[in-house]
Amino acid sequence: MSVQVVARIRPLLDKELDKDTIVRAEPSVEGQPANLVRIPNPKNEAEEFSFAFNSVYDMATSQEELYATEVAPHLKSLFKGLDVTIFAYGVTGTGKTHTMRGGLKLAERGVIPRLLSGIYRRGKKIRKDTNEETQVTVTLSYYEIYNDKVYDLFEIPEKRTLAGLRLCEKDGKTIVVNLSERPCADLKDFEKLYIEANNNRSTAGTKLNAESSRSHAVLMVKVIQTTGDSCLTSTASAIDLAGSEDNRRTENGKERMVESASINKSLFVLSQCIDAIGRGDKRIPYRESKMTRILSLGQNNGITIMILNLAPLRSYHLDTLSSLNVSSRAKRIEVREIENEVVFTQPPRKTGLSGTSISRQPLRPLANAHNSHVNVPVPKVGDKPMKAFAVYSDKSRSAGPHVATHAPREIGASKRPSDSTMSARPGKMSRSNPVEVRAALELSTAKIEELIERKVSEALATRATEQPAAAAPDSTSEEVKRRLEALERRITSEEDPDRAEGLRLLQLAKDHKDRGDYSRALAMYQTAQPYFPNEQKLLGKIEFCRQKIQQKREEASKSAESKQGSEHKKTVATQPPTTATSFRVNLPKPQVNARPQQAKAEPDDDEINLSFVKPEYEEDGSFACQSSKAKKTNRASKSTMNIFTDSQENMPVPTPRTKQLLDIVNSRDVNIIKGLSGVGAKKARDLVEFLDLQNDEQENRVRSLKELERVPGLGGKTVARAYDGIV
Ligand SMILES: Nc1ncnc2c1ncn2[C@@H]1O[C@H](COP(=O)(O)OP(=O)(O)OP(=O)(O)O)[C@@H](O)[C@H]1O
Repeated sequence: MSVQVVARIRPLLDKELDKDTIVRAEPSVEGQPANLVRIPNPKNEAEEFSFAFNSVYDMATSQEELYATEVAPHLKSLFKGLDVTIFAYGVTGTGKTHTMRGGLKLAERGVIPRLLSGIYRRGKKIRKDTNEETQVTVTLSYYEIYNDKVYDLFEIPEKRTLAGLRLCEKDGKTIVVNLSERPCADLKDFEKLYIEANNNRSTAGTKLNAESSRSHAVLMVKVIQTTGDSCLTSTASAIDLAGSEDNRRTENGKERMVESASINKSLFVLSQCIDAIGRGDKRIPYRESKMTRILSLGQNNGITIMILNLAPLRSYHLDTLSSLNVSSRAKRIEVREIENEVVFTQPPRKTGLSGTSISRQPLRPLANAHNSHVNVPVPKVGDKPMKAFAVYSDKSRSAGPHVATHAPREIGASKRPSDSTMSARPGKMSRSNPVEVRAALELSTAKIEELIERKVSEALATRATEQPAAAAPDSTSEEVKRRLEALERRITSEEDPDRAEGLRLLQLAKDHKDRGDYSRALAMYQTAQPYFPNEQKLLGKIEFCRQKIQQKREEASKSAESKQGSEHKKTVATQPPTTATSFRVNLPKPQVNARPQQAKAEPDDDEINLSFVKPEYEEDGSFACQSSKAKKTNRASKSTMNIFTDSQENMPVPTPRTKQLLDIVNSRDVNIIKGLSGVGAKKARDLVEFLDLQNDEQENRVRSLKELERVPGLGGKTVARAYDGIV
């Protein structure tokens, strides 16, 4: 099956009502649903281009209609074990985020919330139909690719490292290493997680879109169906790509330009991948950007739906043509509908390593083989190369619309069929056939690099999860087996995700510390502390960071003072002393001999980590990681969500300023709330959305600043700013 490409033309915004529109949706056969986009030739307005898609939605299309026709029908396949990928593509400001995420009101909800709603509904039905024999669990991962770096959106931005998260290939899929996965029991859980995570996404105002996404956002919804000891896992990925930008129109400043360059580059690579697949090239440049590597268009099995978002305006003319060209080629990419296989959770293996709970899908070859044009006829000499996209210009006088129906593009006879990907082939250098050895030697440098990189990351990924299994021979002694089990538990972290989280925080702290960012390092070490209570070396680290920060402060104030001192000297030399200057002169001088406080010797990071894991090798269970239960109490008190349950009597009488702030919040009017200092449109919308969610079960007013602070996405600082801003 090929990639499903649907186009959606957004309506005019209020400020555009007087503008000229040039994009139309039309059916190729009268009476049928629209499947053509018509747009004038910019060089000759009397001509029109037509682009054919699987369907085309005009300006009046509702969110429900788009979801019900294009996405909902694939839920069944998702539950059958097929992966589903939906991504929105288009120029900035054409409605990608609106389509994927949508607005606040129920009717405006986009594909993502509707998809989740559909998943829960179907999950419930399956549970009921099977008399609870089949259990359906849903987990979420959400990340963004910002400036070609991958960041977990479920983590606060302070936890980000410069390099972002690593990618690697495993079982033919690109995976993000160390990405967090959150269980998500119902739609309410989802709303909370999603709203909070979206606050971490990089957005900014540009001239073309007041709330432009500066990153590609990827939401992965994993659906796990467990019946007895069998388990079927499939994933729905919803991707809101950042929009391409013509910087002659955006008038972007420096920071936006850097983002824009990265966005445009990754989208350019995507179009190159689409072209290369269309041409039947051997090498598809997936690896030239993280977004294309993750999207792996044409390599990913399952169902892929591309939603092309278009603005109807003349001012977008060239941009619209360009994205029409790219996406009309994308619809010819074939994707194999291969279902994920049921995995049996087997009883622990006797040969050791019974601790592993990783359920592996069977290995499959990388899948872009199906895009090869193996059976395509060889072109005759002198044949003109076919256009790779379904666009044609039809004169305005021509009768009726045409739909371009090109034969698949033909490839040269000399090209090798691409039905075996590099990684699916046995290593060429190991073959003895001299012709093939020569062929291997003729691989381009780029190919060799790609091959090496892929092999290395595959090997690393495999080692991370499989090596202990492979390393456990039948004859392993009991002691070795026990140690291997402990090691594997540590690596897979499935038994105690809390410990993994703790170790991850330590790693982040170390990264910050290595860069000399002691404040962030301190915050991370402190966040990690509940996972390793009473761990002396960690306490030493915390103390070390504190001292470093203190030392820096002292140095900074010392240099500021000496600067002031020298400035003052100049001032004193030229002006009569004033009260202020004499006051400054009388300031206690920094002691010349007093050295800034030296930070105590810092415990070594590796030492800490080793000391954390060492007990696992020696005495099972002696490791000082706090149990999940104990920690949960701690966490719960921090992030309590039932913000409206305190009894009214306990509420302090609000001051007039507090009351005014709360009245504004409780008005639930986004326009008023966004006027609060430090809040802005996005936070205001999220707040109102959150309050609306509380409606059905709890009293729905925010009654104190403390309650307000607990609303996801706000926090103490924002509330303090809003409060300060009230006159
Ligand atoms: N179908 C629609 N109905 C109503 N309003 C829409 C629709 N599509 C887009 N809009 C509005 O158009 C504006 C731009 O949309 P949006 O932010 O979704 O664009 P985008 O393609 O995601 O832009 P960027 O790539 O810069 O993030 C928003 O104000 C949005 O509400």
